[in-house]
Amino acid sequence: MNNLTEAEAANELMRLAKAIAKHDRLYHAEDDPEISDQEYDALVRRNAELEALFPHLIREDSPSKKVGHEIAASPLGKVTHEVRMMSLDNAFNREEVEEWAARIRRFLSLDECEPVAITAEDKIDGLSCSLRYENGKLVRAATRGDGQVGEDVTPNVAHIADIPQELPEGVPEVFEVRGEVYMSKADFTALNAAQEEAGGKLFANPRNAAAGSLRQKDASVTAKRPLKFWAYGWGAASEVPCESQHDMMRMIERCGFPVSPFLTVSDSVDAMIAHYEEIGRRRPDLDYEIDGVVYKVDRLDYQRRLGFVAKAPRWALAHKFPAERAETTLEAIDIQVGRTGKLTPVGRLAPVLVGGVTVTNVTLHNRDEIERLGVRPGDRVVIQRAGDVIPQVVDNLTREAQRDPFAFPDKCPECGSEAVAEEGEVDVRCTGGLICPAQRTQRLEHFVSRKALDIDGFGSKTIAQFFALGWLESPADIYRLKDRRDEVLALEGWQDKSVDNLLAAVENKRRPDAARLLFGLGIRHVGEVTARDLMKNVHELSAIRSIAERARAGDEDAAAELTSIDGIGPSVVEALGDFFHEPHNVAVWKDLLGQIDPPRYEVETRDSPVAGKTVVFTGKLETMSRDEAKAQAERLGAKASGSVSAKTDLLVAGPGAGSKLKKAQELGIETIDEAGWAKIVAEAG
Ligand SMILES: NC(=O)c1ccc[n+]([C@@H]2O[C@H](COP(=O)([O-])OP(=O)(O)OC[C@H]3O[C@@H](n4cnc5c(N)ncnc54)[C@H](O)[C@@H]3O)[C@@H](O)[C@H]2O)c1
Ligand SMILES: [Zn+2]
Repeated sequence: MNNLTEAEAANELMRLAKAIAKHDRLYHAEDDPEISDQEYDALVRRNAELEALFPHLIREDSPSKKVGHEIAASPLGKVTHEVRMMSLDNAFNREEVEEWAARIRRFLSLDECEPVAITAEDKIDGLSCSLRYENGKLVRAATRGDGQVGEDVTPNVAHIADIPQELPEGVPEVFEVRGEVYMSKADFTALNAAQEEAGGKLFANPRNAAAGSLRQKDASVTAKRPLKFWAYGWGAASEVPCESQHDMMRMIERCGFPVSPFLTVSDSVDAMIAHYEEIGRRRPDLDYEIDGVVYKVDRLDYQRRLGFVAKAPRWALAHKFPAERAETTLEAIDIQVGRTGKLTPVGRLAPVLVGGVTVTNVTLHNRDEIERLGVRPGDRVVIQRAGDVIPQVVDNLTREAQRDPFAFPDKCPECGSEAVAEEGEVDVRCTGGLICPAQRTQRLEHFVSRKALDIDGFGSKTIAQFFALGWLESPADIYRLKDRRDEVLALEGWQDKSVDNLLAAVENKRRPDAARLLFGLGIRHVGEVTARDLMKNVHELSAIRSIAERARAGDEDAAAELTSIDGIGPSVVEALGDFFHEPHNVAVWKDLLGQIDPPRYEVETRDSPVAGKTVVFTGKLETMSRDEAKAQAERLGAKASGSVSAKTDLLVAGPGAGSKLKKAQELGIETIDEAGWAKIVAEAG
């Protein structure tokens, strides 16, 4: 997003303003939304992000300045609010709540230790309504409208039992009580059932049902709808007789208004979050819908000082429950080709806020999954994202019996080779092997990756660029890059130092670890562990090919030599055989072996001084990566562990070692530095 040009940003802001205004109208004025709240929230977040990056592009008609929707077209009478009705800023996680609390302290210049009391109550999902009492009598009820001008619903609220027509003695002469008109879940279900029976309009949710029921021209329709009300604040008041939000709410409660049963005051973010979580746990059992918790600064003098931003008070925050499921549109299905040639379908979504983050892509896994869900571009789908789990499509809402299913490609979209699923396999793979550019660049990326050869300085961009220039056809070409030093240097973004670093990193791997190299070739079924198991037993990298070829040709001894290795099964033998059967691969292999000279792979279990011991690495290692150090330990027959305990035999501590070093010292565990470790490795051969 940061590399968006100004023109692109302005354009997108324009489109967002249009789209958001349209959905505001559908939702607020027509009670008939077209997209889910989570899709709407994703649009609003995107707008806010862009406005933060390009403050000078904020539009006159920016959605961030507007509350609700203007009611020009409403058949109801208009009421100008004496005190504006606002929206609320929202947060979706603890960090955002902490940020808000910190902002308040900064704004009020309070020091760290001074507590700020904050009220918390559940955020009920209905529509706001302002009730104006003069001399204790209800004179006007109004919806929020656009915040300045709302709709007159005075006759409509006459039938809502929670709204008193008269207040007790002693209330301010002019007093506007504000709160939410809502419908319980049970009443909503019953209403929709009755509507269905009568062939009437169905409501999307209790919130829309409450709004649609209240905003009726004919108040006798409202009278038949089971509406409820509870108060959360006030508007114009000829006098504010208390000094805190909480005391005011208790006074409003004494006037006969229901208020949130969860209303509390706390003075730390921890206590607020605990309360939020408690409300979240009770949420499924409540008979009304809530979508979060509202925090408000309790002291009214602080509220007055804090005031308002564009459309919401600075002193209040809605901490929403991030929806773990949300509805959105599947706009397209793209096919990606992976390193092993696997074709993975990726769903492109209309952005949607799920689990507090905006989701735009979702994996559809494979051809079978698409078939199971019956999805096609254009369908409405339900996305789930719980915790850190990657987002999933869990349901398709557009299932029509009569239509052709999505046609999964039978050609690789990258190279046009045939794409097939092996017998009994769900994955469809490109058969283009080493001619498929997608597979080739990703194989190269894998080859240099941390767990394989671990060559620093090769990002995917560099690989793609060198590949496009024809410099990196296969892994062996990496070792020939030294002949292109001047050409690399001539590319934009490269300096003497960066080129030399890259070339040095390559040279450093002329005698690579054979198991890592084998893993780096990306042969099917040959993962990290399998590669090591193979090399531990075969020892010489070059011998792998001849054994695999003999096994494939039917030599049972050769096959047995491999399958007798613990952890190696027939599928590995078959995959190795297939790999070396492909002339392309053999050429790549020979070429590569011509460039490198991996030492014989030995696991010294007897002679190594650390065999059978548990080693922990901590602090910064300067000549090797943590992964490499662990691999060395394993080769020497030691176990590398991540934490220090009484079972630890040896601690290797680099600069910056902290708690692990301290603990090892307390436990009297032998501790050496990186040089000491390098000596052990060198002596063990
Ligand atoms: N699906 C759509 O097309 C669509 C379109 C527009 C809006 N929306 C939904 O409406 C939301 C925006 O509406 P909004 O601007 O009214 O914001 P909001 O509903 O997130 O928050 C403000 C409102 O919360 C209510 N509220 C409930 N409990 C409260 C309490 N304790 N204290 C204060 N206020 C309390 C009030 O009515 C107040 O006006 C969006 O986040 C989205 O979920 C959806
Ligand atoms: Zn291909």
